Amino acid sequence: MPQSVTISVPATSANLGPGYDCLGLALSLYNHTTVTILEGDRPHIEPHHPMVEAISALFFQQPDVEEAPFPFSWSIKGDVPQSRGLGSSVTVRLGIMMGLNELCGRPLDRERLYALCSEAEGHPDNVAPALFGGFAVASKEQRFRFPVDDRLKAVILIPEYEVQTAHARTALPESVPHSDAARNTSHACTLVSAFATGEYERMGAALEDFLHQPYRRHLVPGLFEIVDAGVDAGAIGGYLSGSGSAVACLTTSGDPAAIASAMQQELAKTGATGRTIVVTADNTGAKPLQDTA
Ligand SMILES: Nc1ncnc2c1ncn2[C@@H]1O[C@H](COP(=O)(O)OP(=O)(O)O)[C@@H](O)[C@H]1O
Ligand SMILES: N[C@@H](CCOP(=O)(O)O)C(=O)O
Repeated sequence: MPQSVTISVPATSANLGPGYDCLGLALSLYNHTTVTILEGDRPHIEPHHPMVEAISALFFQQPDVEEAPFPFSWSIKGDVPQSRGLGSSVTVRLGIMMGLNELCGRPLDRERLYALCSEAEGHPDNVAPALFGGFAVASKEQRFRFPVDDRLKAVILIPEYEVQTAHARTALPESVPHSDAARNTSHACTLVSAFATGEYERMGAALEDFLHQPYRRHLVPGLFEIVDAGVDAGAIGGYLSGSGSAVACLTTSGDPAAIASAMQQELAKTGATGRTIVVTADNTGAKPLQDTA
C-alpha cells in the first residue's frame, strides 16, 4: 500500500447563473491535496478539521472499504481561494476521499466518489465538474459531462471578502414565483445547449438567473453592475460564481484584460478590493499526481 498520495483537484464555478445546484464548470486553477499515512494504530487525523474528519468517516463506513480507519495527516496547497464561490470545499472533501481511496487500492469507483462527495457537500454541482472535468449537468440520479473548448475563457473577479456557502444558502426563499421558475428553466436549457454544441456566443442572455442571484446580491455589493461592466467590455455574459463572492464573465473573442479591468473598476466603486484571474476550463478533473510506496 502506498504511504502518501497527492490529488490534484480543479476549482469549480457552479450555478453559471440559472443552473442553481445543477450546473458547474471545472477551471484551470488547482489545489493539491496530500494524504499521508501515519505510524500507529490509533485512527486520528492531523491536523484536526471537521470537514476532513466527516469525509474520512464517510469513506471508512463504505462496505466496499475493507481497511479499518488508519491515522493520517493531510495538507492542501494551491491556488483555489477559500469561500469565494470557486469550490474550495470540494478540493478538501474530494481531495481527501480520493486520496484515501487511492491509498486503499481504489475500492470505490468514480461514480461512488461522486455520489458520496455530493452527499457530503449537499449539492452535486461542484463535485461533478471537479471530479470529471468540463461542463457538468449534475443531479442525484444522473450526470452529464461536456468537454469545453479552450477558446472559452472565464474572467473571474475575486473580492477580498469571503462568503460562506452555508450562509449564502440561508438567504434563499422557500418559494419563488412560477414565472421566475419558468424563465430559469428556459435559460438553463439554453445554457446547456450552448455548451453541448460549443456555440458559447449564444448563451449571453441565458446567464440571467431568478432563483438565487437576486436573493444573494446583498452579499456581493455591485454584483449586477460588475457583470454589466464585463459585458460592456466585451464579455458574452456573467454571473455570481457558486454562492460568491467571486463574479465570473465568459468570453471567446473579447479581450480578457479589458473585461477584467472593467469588472475591477466596478468593484472598486463599492469600496471593496479584489483581484482578477483569467482561466479556461479543465477537461480532466481530479487525478492523483504521485504516490510514494
Ligand atoms: N485549503 C483549505 N484548507 C482547509 N479548509 C479549507 C480549505 N479550503 C476550503 N476549506 C474549508 O471549506 C470551507 C469553505 O467552503 P465554502 O463556504 O463552501 O466555500 P467555497 O465556495 O470555497 O467552497 C472553509 O470554511 C473551510 O472549512
Ligand atoms: N449550488 C451551490 C454552489 C455553491 O458553490 P460554492 O463554490 O460557493 O461552494 C450554491 O449556490 O449554494
